[in-house]
Amino acid sequence: MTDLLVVTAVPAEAEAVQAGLDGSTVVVVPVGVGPAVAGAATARLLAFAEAAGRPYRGVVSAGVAGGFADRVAVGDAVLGNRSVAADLGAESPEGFIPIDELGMPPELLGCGPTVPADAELLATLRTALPSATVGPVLTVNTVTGTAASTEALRRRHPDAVAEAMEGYGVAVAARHAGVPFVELRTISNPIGPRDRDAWRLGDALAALTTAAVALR
Ligand SMILES: O=C(O)c1cccc(C(=O)CC[C@H]2O[C@@H](n3cnc4c(=O)[nH]cnc43)[C@H](O)[C@@H]2O)c1
Repeated sequence: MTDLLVVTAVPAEAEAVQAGLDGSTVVVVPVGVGPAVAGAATARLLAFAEAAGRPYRGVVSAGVAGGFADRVAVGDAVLGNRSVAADLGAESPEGFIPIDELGMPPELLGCGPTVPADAELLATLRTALPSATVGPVLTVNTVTGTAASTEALRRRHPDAVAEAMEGYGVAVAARHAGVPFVELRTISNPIGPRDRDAWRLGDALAALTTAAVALR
């Protein structure tokens, strides 16, 4: 069997994932923060593996995330059924306009602002991680930090469960390479007015180790 690739933003997340593995065929790489760096690094990793004749059998964007407090609690695990570029578009006096509603030719939009998870990979992880909340995970370039922007996001994405900063970039890289993709997150903080002291990174990283068992 070929390897599964797990990409995280920071080394602490990669170590937490690795701690839940057992020497199985999973490669864990911290690739950096934000969709651009994560997407570019993932594309490179996928291309190298393909060129070496050992393409990855799937890609997982894993790490900690902010959670919508009415959907998930700190320490919960989340599986993304889709990864959404939540701030890709245009502002207007009437509000945010998503990129695919700006009238651009579809061929310029690539995957569009939403990439669904691979159905089979998602189903496998749901079975292995039945306590995980399943729903859309938003990808943002700017961590949401006010009540107003939290409310605006919630209105635009009423079914979203979490936000993080890499999933959509990784998903686009996987889609271009034709490799199955899914996003796995554990909640470190509620989305809302910025309070960095309230982030429970230790709890979220411990939950990530527990959740990583599902990747074996
Ligand atoms: O300082 C540390 O030890 C440390 C350990 C683990 C992770 C970090 C991070 O800074 C994680 C950044 C990463 O987390 C995602 N994230 C978490 N909460 C949110 C949020 O509310 N909104 C958006 N993204 C969030 C994100 O994917 C970042 O890349 C530090």
